[in-house]
Amino acid sequence: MKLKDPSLLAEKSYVDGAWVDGDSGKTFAVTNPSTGEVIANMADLGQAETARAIDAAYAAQKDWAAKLASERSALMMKWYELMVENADDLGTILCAEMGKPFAEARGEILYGASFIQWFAEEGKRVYGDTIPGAKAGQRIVVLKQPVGVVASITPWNFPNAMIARKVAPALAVGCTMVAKPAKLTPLSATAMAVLAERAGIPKGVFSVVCGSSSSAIGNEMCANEKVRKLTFTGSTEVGRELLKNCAHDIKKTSMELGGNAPFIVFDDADLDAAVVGAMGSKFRNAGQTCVCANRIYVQAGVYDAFTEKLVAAVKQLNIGDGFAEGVTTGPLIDGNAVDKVKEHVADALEKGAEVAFGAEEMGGNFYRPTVLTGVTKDMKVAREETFGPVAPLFRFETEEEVIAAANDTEFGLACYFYSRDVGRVWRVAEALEYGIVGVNDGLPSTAVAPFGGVKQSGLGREGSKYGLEDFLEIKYLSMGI
Ligand SMILES: NC(=O)c1ccc[n+]([C@@H]2O[C@H](COP(=O)([O-])OP(=O)(O)OC[C@H]3O[C@@H](n4cnc5c(N)ncnc54)[C@H](O)[C@@H]3O)[C@@H](O)[C@H]2O)c1
Ligand SMILES: O=C[C@H](O)CS(=O)(=O)O
Repeated sequence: MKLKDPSLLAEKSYVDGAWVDGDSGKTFAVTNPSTGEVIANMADLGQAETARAIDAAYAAQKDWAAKLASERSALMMKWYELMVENADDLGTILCAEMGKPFAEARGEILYGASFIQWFAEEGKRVYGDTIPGAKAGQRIVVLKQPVGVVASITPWNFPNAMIARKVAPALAVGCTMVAKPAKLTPLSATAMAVLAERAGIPKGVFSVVCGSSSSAIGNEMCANEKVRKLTFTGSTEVGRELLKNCAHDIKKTSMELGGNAPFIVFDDADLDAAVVGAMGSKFRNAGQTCVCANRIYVQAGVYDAFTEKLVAAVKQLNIGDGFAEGVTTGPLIDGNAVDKVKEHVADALEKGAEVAFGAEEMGGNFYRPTVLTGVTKDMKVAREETFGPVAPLFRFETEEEVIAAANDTEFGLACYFYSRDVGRVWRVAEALEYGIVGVNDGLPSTAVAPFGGVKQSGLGREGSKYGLEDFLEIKYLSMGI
């Protein structure tokens, strides 16, 4: 891995302003999913080290909250500027540990940095209220104050942006954070800490604890009563477990969980635009995003035409090592991910689906982007998050039928539909049970909007002014005069 600034590759964790090894002295390997090459040996931290990081966050929080919002903002803006200045190196590290093509990896760095930038500003707008008294002489004032110490647990598929989306609002309002990245992709997190330290963010305000045992670190985060909020991004299964583990002291939680996004193409859609949207939503990050189109519903009158156009576009994808020139689609994260994709494709074919393109392994963690036709609701691809480059096409006849099908899932994160009929746009957008609705737009994510889901896709929102609220407590003063 060639870096302009090799110091950004940190194989230790960052705790209370110091770069530390684990107490055991052990390390765990980080590998490049494209090549299988070991790119780093990370210090392996566990429960005791996590407890120390939480103690440091607790000790630092009051002084951090006592700073003016403008002082916190200035430090965050310095951090933002450093992330942008070092975007090439941060993108290289991300591409090497996660596999997404370099251009996409660098794009994630800028996406993550946009949260730091946006909340550096928004933190200065934590407004309260005054409320007319309910009795003579009563004056009511509503304050908003930082929750306190926040623990963060994040997944491998966006190893920079998922942390940035949490640490930015937390620090902006005066919280402190201990972050646990996925063991598969810790280097992007430690690189963020290198730049946070360089930006002058005080010790203890942002710590990064990396370890091979998710539960050892996570259990401490849930058990420790100094942690007043746990913010998690990952699978619904793990989220459910963490919610249980946070019940003992009624910790605030934010949950950004799994998805099963429907992508609907009506017969009045701009088909070329719908294909562009489907390609962006489905094949971004090799299909490994929580908001990827997981089910593609096409109205009968345009089914064949859309299928033909989509296959032609999929054939243009260039699959390979993310550092290779012109590669658009990298590997899946590991062998388990490839196995899940194979299982979903085999199940669909066994139950009557047909291959319009792809459906083949390409060696290692690579899988050819695939289009399946004749897909039905009793196939695994309809009910489970594939998390890979498979586009299953379902045929439908009526608006009512497809809304029912789209909502027939325990998930409710993102959904998409393409139509140019304004009445239909309002009817369908209001009827779909999701937190995010892409209307003629396959890539809705941005720091200025409230990202999050309903049902078993999560609790809370990240980004926008709503994302700030998740790190604040409301208090009111009733003043007798
Ligand atoms: N809603 C969103 O914003 C969003 C974003 C990205 C990914 N996701 C979801 O994440 C999943 C893919 O990511 P993943 O495979 O890393 O998910 P995962 O749930 O397996 O792991 C997520 C994180 O939780 C940690 N973890 C796992 N078990 C734990 C435990 N018992 N205690 C504490 N921590 C634990 C992991 O080490 C990792 O850091 C998909 O379901 C995807 O939809 C959701
Ligand atoms: O997969 C998780 C991310 O939240 C996807 S996005 O880049 O925020 O759309």
